[in-house]
Amino acid sequence: MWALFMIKNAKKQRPVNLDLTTMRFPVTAIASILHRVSGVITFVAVGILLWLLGQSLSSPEGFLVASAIMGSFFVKFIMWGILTALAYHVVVGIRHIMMDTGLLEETLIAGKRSAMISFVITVVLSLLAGVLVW
Ligand code: HEM
Repeated sequence: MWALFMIKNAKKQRPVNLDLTTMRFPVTAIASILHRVSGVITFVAVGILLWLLGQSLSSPEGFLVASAIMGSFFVKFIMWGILTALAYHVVVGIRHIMMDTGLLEETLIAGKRSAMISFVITVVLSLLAGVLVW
């Protein structure tokens, strides 16, 4: 009987399995996660961009090959994604540096506002990147 009571009680005290799909992330958390994602994309992109630059500078034929590669819609789309990730990383990076140096307040309201402003600036830069690529 006592053992049965203990089992029932133990079950009650067990932590609830959190359903992540019902949780909403605050805008500051989304900004932070995307900063890490954009940093990793930028890291991978450095290799691709340096290879393309090397190809274009290798010879006149190499330049034509690089131009042909850049002619495809798929490659242009990837380039646009890379430039958008870089723009986001730099904008939110500057936001980080401003918070670290005390230029921006480290309060929840200032964090939310600067995250929203960073998103807007990134959208504008992303549109400009699209114009540059196409
Ligand atoms: C080749 C260029 C770059 C690459 C590959 C890169 C990559 C990364 C990566 C992987 C992280 C770690 C993110 C994390 O663990 O959450 C990071 C953090 C950071 N990056 Fe960059 N980054 C680059 C350029 C820049 C530039 C130009 C800025 C200037 C605004 C910048 C500002 C920052 C800051 C402030 C952090 C720290 C953020 C924090 O404290 O959570 N990065 N970067």
